[in-house]
Amino acid sequence: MSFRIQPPAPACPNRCQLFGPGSRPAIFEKMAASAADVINLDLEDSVAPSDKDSARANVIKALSDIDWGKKTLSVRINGLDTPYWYRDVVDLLEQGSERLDRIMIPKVGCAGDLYAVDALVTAIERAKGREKAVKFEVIIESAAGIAHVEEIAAASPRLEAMSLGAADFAASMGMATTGIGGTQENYYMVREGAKHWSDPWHWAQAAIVAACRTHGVLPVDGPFGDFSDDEGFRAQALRSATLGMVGKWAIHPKQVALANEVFTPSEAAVNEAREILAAMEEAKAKGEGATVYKGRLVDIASIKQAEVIVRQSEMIAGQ
Ligand SMILES: CC(C)(COP(=O)(O)OP(=O)(O)OC[C@H]1O[C@@H](n2cnc3c(N)ncnc32)[C@H](O)[C@@H]1OP(=O)(O)O)[C@@H](O)C(=O)NCCC(=O)NCCSC(=O)C[C@H](O)C(=O)O
Ligand SMILES: [Mg+2]
Repeated sequence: MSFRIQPPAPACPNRCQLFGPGSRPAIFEKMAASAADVINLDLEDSVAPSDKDSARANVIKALSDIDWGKKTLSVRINGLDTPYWYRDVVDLLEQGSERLDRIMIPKVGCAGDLYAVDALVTAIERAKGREKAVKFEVIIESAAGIAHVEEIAAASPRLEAMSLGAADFAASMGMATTGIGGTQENYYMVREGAKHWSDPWHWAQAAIVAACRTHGVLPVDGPFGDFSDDEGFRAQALRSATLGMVGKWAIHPKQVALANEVFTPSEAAVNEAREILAAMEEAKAKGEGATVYKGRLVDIASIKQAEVIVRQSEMIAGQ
């Protein structure tokens, strides 16, 4: 047990992050009108190299031209292994409005990646007299990223959220799949002749959640590529929520409602959490640290578990 108190993650709703290519400005208004908590305008892998400059210009214009309401507005820059990323940062911060909330840094491999972007962002913010400090979010989507996940989570006070990027992660790890998230046909065990599928993303998600919770960062599940498979998306999202993740990406508008549904605590879950808190209040009044709720043990740790659900629900209701 450490004497250090686990820092809270930022108290902002992050149930769904809706992505759209910066090269497709026709969908920006639709993204703004969606029910996603976070909008990610992409300059990276959904934008062809020939469109990088025009996509950047579209995004800079959209920061001020479009009413994004209360959404968190994030722009995914290009990776640090490309010739584009510094221009993304310089132009966004020199020409873009202060409506920009976050920069998403893809393919981070070590803490130094955040240090480099932080140094550039800090210099431009000072030079331009920008009043609002831009926050960061990162994608863990490489072998190096997952190997250094804890130092990355601790790397910058600007860091708010960390996502698993299943597609690049699978490629970097040499995984034998072209699927983006979800059940993988060949990842099964056999018992008495029947196949039982396991979850190849589980260990990486758990490592991300642990690193994030240690350093007060929001852990987020990334894309689910097959947007015609609602049940597959829901199952993946439910597993992520059970592990402690707070939200999931949508790469198509139809995935927004699914993510919001899974990452909003249900009325039944909130009621049960409140009943557990009440049962523990009664127990404490009697000088007891544990009691029985619906035939099962609840104790002081149950208070913390119940508080997670109640806090999440209150934060979403208060947005
Ligand atoms: C996947 C898409 C290319 C599909 O686009 P489209 O063919 O237009 O879809 P539909 O015809 O079904 O669209 C229905 C209506 O919805 C609008 N639309 C489409 N996409 C979006 C969107 N992202 N946000 C808001 N609205 C959207 C259409 O205009 C239609 O509207 P209407 O005509 O009025 O009915 C497309 O959805 C898309 O580009 N998605 C995002 C792709 C993206 O950003 N990818 C990057 C993130 S994933 C990734 O990078 C992998 C990760 O890094 C990793 O390594 O794992
Ligand atoms: Mg990627």
